Amino acid sequence: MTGPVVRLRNAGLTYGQRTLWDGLDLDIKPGEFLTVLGPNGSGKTSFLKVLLGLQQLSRGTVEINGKPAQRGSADIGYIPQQKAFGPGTPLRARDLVGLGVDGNKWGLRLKRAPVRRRVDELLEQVGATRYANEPVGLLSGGEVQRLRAAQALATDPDLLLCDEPLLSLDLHHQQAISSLIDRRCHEQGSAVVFVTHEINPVIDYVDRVLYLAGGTFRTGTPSEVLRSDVLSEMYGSRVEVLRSHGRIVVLGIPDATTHVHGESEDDHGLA
Ligand SMILES: Nc1ncnc2c1ncn2[C@@H]1O[C@H](COP(=O)(O)OP(=O)(O)OP(=O)(O)O)[C@@H](O)[C@H]1O
Repeated sequence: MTGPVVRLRNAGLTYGQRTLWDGLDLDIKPGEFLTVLGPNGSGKTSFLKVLLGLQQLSRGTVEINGKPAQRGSADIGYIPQQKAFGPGTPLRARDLVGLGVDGNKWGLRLKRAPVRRRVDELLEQVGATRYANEPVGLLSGGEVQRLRAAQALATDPDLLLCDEPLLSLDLHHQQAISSLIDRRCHEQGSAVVFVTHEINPVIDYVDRVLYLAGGTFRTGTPSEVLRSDVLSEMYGSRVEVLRSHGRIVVLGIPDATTHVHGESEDDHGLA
């Protein structure tokens, strides 16, 4: 039997006086899609940084494929939170994707033709063929975001980390990228950790939720976690999870963040 891709034991992260989360025990298996939800500043990006080996835990342990998390792991693909390139960046769209294909094969670069074919295939999958030869500094935010997704998928990673990967994508490309990530997860067996403020575009793909808020966390299926009683307890004030036209609307979150979730409690018999 294969072990978990990610294993956290009694994991905690504290910055100064502020504990973001603590006592987190979590296994993420191959082919599992975990969504990380929570308000601004709750520690979602920090959680990804821990998995990337860029942030030390304050307590506990984190393992990726049975080894302590470390920087530059070839097992991990990462779609970072959106970053723009300067207008003069001397890199074409296809070069950025190509870095994902052979950029970490120290001195052992793949032959040019196979790399080109793989890059073309990835560009097509994210709908970026049209601008393959454009300098990245001239592309829109959404166009760059699609290249970042292609680059992260290039290595067939065991673990795919996605930090708000659908930001600035139109609906069509949100669906294209999220279903690409879903196929990588559920057909090819990558574990996916997907940080988002809006679960709606991926609700059909999510196996489990990690909800961070108020220095604490909850894990479970969407129907176990996205409930009035659970969120009210986490936020320490009354939060309403309402059903409306088959969607869940979360109201009353203290920092005025309102999540719209695309799943009905009815669908899970929680009414
Ligand atoms: N290296 C650090 N040292 C001290 N504090 C930090 C550090 N990194 C992040 N923080 C703080 O920890 C909190 C969590 O940050 P993080 O970026 O993980 O939140 P987030 O949930 O991803 O937020 P958002 O939804 O706004 O992207 C923030 O208040 C941030 O300022």
